[in-house]
Amino acid sequence: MRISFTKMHGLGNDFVVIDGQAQILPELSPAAVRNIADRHGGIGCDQLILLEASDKADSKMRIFNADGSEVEACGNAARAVAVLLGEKAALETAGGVIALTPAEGGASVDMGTPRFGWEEIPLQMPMNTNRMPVAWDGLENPAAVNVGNPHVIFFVENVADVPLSDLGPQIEHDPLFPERVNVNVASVKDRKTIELRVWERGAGLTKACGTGACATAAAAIRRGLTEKRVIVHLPGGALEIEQAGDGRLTMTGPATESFRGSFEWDDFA
Ligand SMILES: N[C@H](CCC[C@H](N)C(=O)O)C(=O)O
Repeated sequence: MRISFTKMHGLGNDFVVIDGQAQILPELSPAAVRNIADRHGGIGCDQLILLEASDKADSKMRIFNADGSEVEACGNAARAVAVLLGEKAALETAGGVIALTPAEGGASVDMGTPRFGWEEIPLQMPMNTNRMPVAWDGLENPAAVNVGNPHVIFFVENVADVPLSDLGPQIEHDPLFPERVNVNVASVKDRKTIELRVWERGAGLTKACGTGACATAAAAIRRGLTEKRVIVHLPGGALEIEQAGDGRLTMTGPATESFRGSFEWDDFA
């Protein structure tokens, strides 16, 4: 069975997008996702995105990390789907319904309201999520935020000095995070500017992480480090995050279609 897909990216965080509304897709096993996402022999992507019908919104977006895990949110992919749909839309995700508004060369996404309760992250035990009393090899006192998916944010002087490929997996898999965690290291340059690098749960170092930018901005605003509208600079480019008076976060940035293709399902199943 041939499956059509669209290869897309948001600031270099790349996706294989499959429209399950336009074609019948067999159930996606974690192994099939890993094979498709594999950059050596597969199509290659950070996340596989499956669009399905929804009875709560215009469409449903299912998000699978390269390791095969299905997760709740993906900010960069939300912008990519907005470009693909080409019109305003509500998108059901496991992390809640988000609102897409296509813009020139990308999109704005209402990512909803960040959650800060220790059990909402979730953490394994009660803890102050604004400044957690924990440390890993010099990375200390992070914040934790859930923006549909779980994030831990370390504010540091210089993000380039952090050995994130070593510390990222250690922190991602620490038992303090029962559902694992996306690991963000951020440097606040001024009250409107953050530099960010992310070790993503289930995908590793990526060129950009939309939910990471949202979570980091929410944590910085909560600590009083920045204004409510910040530019977050990631290795792949910049995103604008704004928090409204009601607490909702809006993320604005580019998204690009790379190419369209198809593959034989049995080659990856
Ligand atoms: N790795 C994330 C999912 C993808 C998030 C990222 N690619 C984004 O743009 O938000 C997680 O396991 O929660």
